Amino acid sequence: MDTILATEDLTKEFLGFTAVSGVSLNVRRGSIHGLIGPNGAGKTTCFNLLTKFLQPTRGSIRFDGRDITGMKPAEVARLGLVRSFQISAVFPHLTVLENVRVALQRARGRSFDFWRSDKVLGQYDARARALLEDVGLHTHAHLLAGELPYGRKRALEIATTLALDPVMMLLDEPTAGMTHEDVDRIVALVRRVAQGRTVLMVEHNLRVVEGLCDTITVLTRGRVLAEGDYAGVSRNPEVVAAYLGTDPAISGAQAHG
Ligand SMILES: Nc1ncnc2c1ncn2[C@@H]1O[C@H](COP(=O)(O)OP(=O)(O)OP(=O)(O)O)[C@@H](O)[C@H]1O
Repeated sequence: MDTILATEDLTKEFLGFTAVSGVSLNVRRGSIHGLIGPNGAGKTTCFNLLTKFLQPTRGSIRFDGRDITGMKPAEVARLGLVRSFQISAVFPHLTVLENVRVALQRARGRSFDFWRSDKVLGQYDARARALLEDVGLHTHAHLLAGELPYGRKRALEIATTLALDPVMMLLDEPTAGMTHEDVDRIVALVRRVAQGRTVLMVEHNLRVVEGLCDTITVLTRGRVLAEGDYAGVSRNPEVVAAYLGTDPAISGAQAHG
C-alpha cells in the first residue's frame, strides 16, 4: 500500500486522562479516509495531533516519508498537509474573492504584494476566480463573506485551503450543522477536490461517510475499534454497539443469557 500518512502508537494524555491511546493509522495516498466514532471518542484530539496543533504524549507521525512528530503546524502545512480553516478564519468584511486572494498571497508568503502592481494582483485574481469556480462560488465572488449562508462559508473555507495547494487535506466535520441541500453540495465538492489528493475527514454524518470514504477508521475511547470500508465497519457488531452506547461484552452476555 502506498501510505501517505502513518501514525504509530499515537497517544495523548491530558492530566492522566488518555484521550487518544496507541492509535496506528495508515492513510492510503489518493484515498478519502474517514475518522468516525461516538462523542468523546478522540477524533478531534487525533485530528489536532495530526496537524500538530497538539503535541503527542507518545508515538510518531510520518507524512510522505518524513517524520513530522516534532514539527509546527506551519511546517507541516508547507509540506502539503493542510487542515481546512475554521469559519473564524474567513474575513467577514472582505468579499469572497478577496478572501481567496488573501489566502493565495499568504500561501506565497507575499502579503506585501498588496500594494504591488496591478499585474501581480491580476494573476492572483485569475487564480482566485478559478478556485471559486472549483468550489461553486464563482457567482458569489463579490458578496461579503460575512453575508454568505453557512454552507457556502464552508465552501469558501475549502477554497482558501485549496489556495495552499495541499497534497493532503484534513477536513473537520465539513457538513456539521448543514441543511440537506448544503450537505449534498459539500459531498460533491469534497469528491471533486479529492481528485489527485488525499483527504482525511472527521465526520458525524454516516450517510456522508458512506458516500465519500474509501476507508473508515472507527475510534472509541481513544482507541481504534475497527477499520475498513463502510460495508465492513457498519456490519461490525462492536461498532454497532459503540454507536448504540452499549458495551459489546454486556450485549453479548445478554444475547446468550
Ligand atoms: N484539552 C483537553 N483537556 C482535557 N481533556 C480533553 C481535552 N481535549 C479533549 N479532552 C477529552 O478527551 C476526550 C476525547 O475528546 P475529543 O474531543 O477528541 O473527542 P471527539 O471524538 O472529537 O468527540 P466529539 O465527537 O464529541 O467532538 C473527551 O473525553 C474530552 O473531554
